[in-house]
Amino acid sequence: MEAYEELLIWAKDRGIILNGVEPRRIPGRGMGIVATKPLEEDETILTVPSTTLRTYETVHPSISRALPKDISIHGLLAADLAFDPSPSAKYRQWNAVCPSRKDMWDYLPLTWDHRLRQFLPRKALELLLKQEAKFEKDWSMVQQSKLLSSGPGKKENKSLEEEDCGTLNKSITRDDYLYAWLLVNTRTFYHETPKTKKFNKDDRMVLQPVADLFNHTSYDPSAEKKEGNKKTCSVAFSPTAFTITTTRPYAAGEEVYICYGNHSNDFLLIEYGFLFDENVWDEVCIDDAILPLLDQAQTHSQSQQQQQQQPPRKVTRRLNERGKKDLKPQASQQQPPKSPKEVLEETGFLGNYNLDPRNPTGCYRTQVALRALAALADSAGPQGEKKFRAFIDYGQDPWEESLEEQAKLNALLAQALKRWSSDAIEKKIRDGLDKLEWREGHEGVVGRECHRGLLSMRWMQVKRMVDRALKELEG
Ligand SMILES: C[S@@+](CC[C@H](N)C(=O)[O-])C[C@H]1O[C@@H](n2cnc3c(N)ncnc32)[C@H](O)[C@@H]1O
Repeated sequence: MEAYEELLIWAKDRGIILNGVEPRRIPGRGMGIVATKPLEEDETILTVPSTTLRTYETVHPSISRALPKDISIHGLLAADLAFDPSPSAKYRQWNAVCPSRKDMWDYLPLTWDHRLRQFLPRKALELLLKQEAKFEKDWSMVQQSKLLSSGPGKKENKSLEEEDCGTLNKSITRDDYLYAWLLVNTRTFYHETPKTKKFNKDDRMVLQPVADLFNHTSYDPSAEKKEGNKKTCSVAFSPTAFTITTTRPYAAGEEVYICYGNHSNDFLLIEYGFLFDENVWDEVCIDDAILPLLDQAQTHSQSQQQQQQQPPRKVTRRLNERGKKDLKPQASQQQPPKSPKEVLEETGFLGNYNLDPRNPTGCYRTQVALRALAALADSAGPQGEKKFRAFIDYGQDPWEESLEEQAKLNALLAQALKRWSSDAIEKKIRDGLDKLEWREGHEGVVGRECHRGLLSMRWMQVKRMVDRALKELEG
C-alpha cells in the first residue's frame, strides 16, 4: 500500500473528511492534492478536526517542560518532531508522507554549502540570514536544555524530569533538529484561538495532517475573471476544525492548490525551497544597480568639495560677551550641500529598491532615489533640493510633467540596470550553468546540482524582470 493510502485510512479514523480530492505524487513537487472528480465552486473539499492538529498544547509534556518558556512555538514543535521516538506510533502514517531529509537538503537553502550564499540575490540572502538566526536561537535553547543526553556521568544522577524524558529519542544531532525545524517551517498553518491570541503572530502556528499536502500557487486578483486563472482554494478555521473550500470549478485529475501568501520568489526559495515562474507577487531587489550610482554621486561631490576648499586661513576668532570663542560657523564656513545618498538616508529612502510586475520600472522608493540623483546633483544647485523636497513632502512631481525630465530619469535607471545586468546577473547565470565555474581549487563542485539549478533559475527570473524594465524604459 502506498504511504498516502495508509494516511487516508488513518485520517478517516480521526474524522478527517476528504471530499473529491486525494493526495498524489506530483512530479517535481513531492506530494500534492488532486481532484478525483469534477468539483464545483464553493465545495468544502477537506475538513480537519482541531483534535487532529499538532499544536504547542499537544507537545510531549516532558519536552515542553524541559525547554525554556520563551522558546518559539516553531522551536517547540520542531523539538516535538525531533525528539519523538522513531517511528512514532501516534504519527507514523502522517510522518511517512512528509518529505525526506534528502528532499529538504536538496531544495532548502539553509542546508546548502555556505559558499553558495554569495550567489543568492540580495533579498534572498537577507531572508536566509534572518531564518538562520531564528533557527540558531531555537537550537541553542534545545542544546542547553536537559533534552539532549550529555555524557555518561549524567545518567547516574537522573532527575525526575530526565526520567520522564526516558522514552524520547535523546541523541539527536543538529541536523536532526534542523530537519524537524524545516518541516515545521514549510508545513504549518496560521491558527488563532483565544489562547494563541496572546502570542506573537509568528507563534500562532499549528501542524495539520493532509492539509499540509496542498501545494502553493499565487493568483492575480486582477485576472480573477479571466478564464484559466489559478484562483486558489480558501482556507478557514473555527474552534472545531480547519476547512478548505474551492473558489472555482475543477476537472477530475486537476491539482488543487492553496496560496501560502503573496510571496516573492526570493521568499518562496528561502522559506519553501521552490521558485514559481508566473509569480505576480515576485519582486527583484535592484539595490545593487542603484546604490553604486549613489556612491558615485557621493564620491563626486566629495571631490568637488575638496577642490573648492580654500587653503586654510588664519582666523582670529571674536570673543563673545562672556569671553568665550564664538563657535558659530561664519558665512564662509557654511555646511556643504548634502549628497543624494545622505539626503536619502536622512529621509528614510536609502535602499530597498525593487522591480515587480506591477511596477516594472521600479517601485516608489526607486523613483525617489532617481529623483534624488537628478535633483541633488552638483549642477542642480539649491533649487534642486527644493524640487526634491517638494516631491517627497508634498507629492509634487515636476519630473512626471516634463517628457524631457522623465526621459532623463528613465535613461539613468536603464543605464544602472544595464550595468548591473552585464557585470553581475549574466555572470551569475553563467556561473550557475557552467559547473566548472563553481569549482574551488580542485576540491570539486560546490553544492548539489539542484542547488545550482535553483540559483541559476532565480537569476534568469531576475534577468527577465530587468529586461522587461529595460524594454519599458527604452521603449
Ligand atoms: C506544505 S508542503 C506541500 C506538500 C509537499 N509538496 C509535500 O510533498 O509534502 C510545502 C512544500 O511543497 C513544495 N511546494 C509547494 N508548492 C509548490 C509549487 N508550486 N512548486 C513546487 N514545489 C511546491 C515545497 O517543497 C514546499 O516546501
